[in-house]
Amino acid sequence: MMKAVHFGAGNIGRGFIGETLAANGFSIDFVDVNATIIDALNARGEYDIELAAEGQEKIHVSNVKGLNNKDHPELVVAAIEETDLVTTAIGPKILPFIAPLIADGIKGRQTTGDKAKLDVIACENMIGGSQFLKQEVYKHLNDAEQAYADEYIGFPNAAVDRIVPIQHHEDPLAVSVEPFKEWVVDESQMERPDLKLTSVEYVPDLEPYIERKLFSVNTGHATVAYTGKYKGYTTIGEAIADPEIFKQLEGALSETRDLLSHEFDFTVDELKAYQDKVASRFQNTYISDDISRVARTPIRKLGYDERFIRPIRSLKEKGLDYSVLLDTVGMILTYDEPADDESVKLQGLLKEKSADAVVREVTGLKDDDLINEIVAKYNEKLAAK
Ligand SMILES: NC(=O)C1=CN([C@@H]2O[C@H](COP(=O)(O)OP(=O)(O)OC[C@H]3O[C@@H](n4cnc5c(N)ncnc54)[C@H](O)[C@@H]3O)[C@@H](O)[C@H]2O)C=CC1
Ligand SMILES: O=P(O)(O)OC[C@H]1O[C@](O)(CO)[C@@H](O)[C@@H]1O
Repeated sequence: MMKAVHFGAGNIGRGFIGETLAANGFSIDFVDVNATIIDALNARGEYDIELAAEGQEKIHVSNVKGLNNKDHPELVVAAIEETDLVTTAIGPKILPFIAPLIADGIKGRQTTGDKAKLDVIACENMIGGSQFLKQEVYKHLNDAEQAYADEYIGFPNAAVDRIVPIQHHEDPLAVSVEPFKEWVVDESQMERPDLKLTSVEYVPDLEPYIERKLFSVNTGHATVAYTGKYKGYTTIGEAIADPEIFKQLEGALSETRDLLSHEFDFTVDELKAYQDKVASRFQNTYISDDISRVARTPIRKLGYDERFIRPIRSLKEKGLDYSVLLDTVGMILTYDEPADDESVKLQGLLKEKSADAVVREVTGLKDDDLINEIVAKYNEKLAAK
């Protein structure tokens, strides 16, 4: 049986990556700091995924165990030494914290003279996630170890798409997911192109796929979430049923569609069909998704290469319309959610400093005109709230 080590036994880890690895005949060592989940994985060695659609079909995942990296990092390193594949779905900000474990696993493989190649795939909502993880791992390797990794360890970028909301079940392992799923991997960055998973798509260049996904699913979902919060809603379902918010979603997607059709080979019609499907996925009544999940970590989401600022920059450069995205950024800056540390930090910064200084800091923008536009939009939204 092939072996996989997967970091992050959370929603996407159990609800998507776990399903795919198990269906391809892998045993899975899930690595997490959540003792309840790890203990349950070890006690049972299996769990169920439920499809959030009529019939609520169940998918059974077996041959799994849990490794607690807080209590037993040495077991994680040992598992990496023996594994055929490493994947992560842990959140972009956590990648630097697991990098030392992956580095130690690579060192162990080198020490035993292991010539087996290995791919490490970060499945995060992030452009260049695996290559970012590679940089973090290489910080913990000396020159000889890096030379070994250059030859034997691949870090292919990937895009994963499946909506998995926060779970509310008695069973800590149960996970309800939308039926739609898409996992795309950059084949050109793989060290083991022979190890291909059924149902995963391998492409020579990931950029069009990750940008189409991030600037449709993630820009769109976040638009519904922040506009919804601004209008006082709590769930995505409530927000998207409001015609004004649906119009905001359509406006945002129309702008990113324009960008994607200029940047890549997709036709406008293809993109429209893709984005209509995305909008219908947000309307799935079998899923109950909180705005606070989709809007989580607003400082990250306002980042330079993230789902709003990146398309706005590119649209501006091309002289194309970005007014709806800008309007939404104005609302993101008003996002006030006491349970979200980044929201608390953002609102604190806006109290301490000028809006101009905060926008510069969180977006990384240097374009004075664009910064002024964002600040004006923020002031307008604040006044109208
Ligand atoms: N939920 C979704 O619909 C989708 C999520 N993603 C991406 O997948 C990643 C994970 O998201 P979710 O599964 O939703 O989050 P989640 O919060 O359900 O899962 C993350 C898991 O990582 C664990 N974790 C946190 N810090 C850790 C550490 N230092 N060491 C080991 N484990 C640690 C947590 O305990 C948790 O179980 C994110 O990058 C997200 O953007 C991508 C596509 C869809
Ligand atoms: O995980 P992030 O980057 O905070 O964003 C949440 C996003 O993840 C998804 O669940 C799947 O990509 C989207 O529905 C949502 O926009």
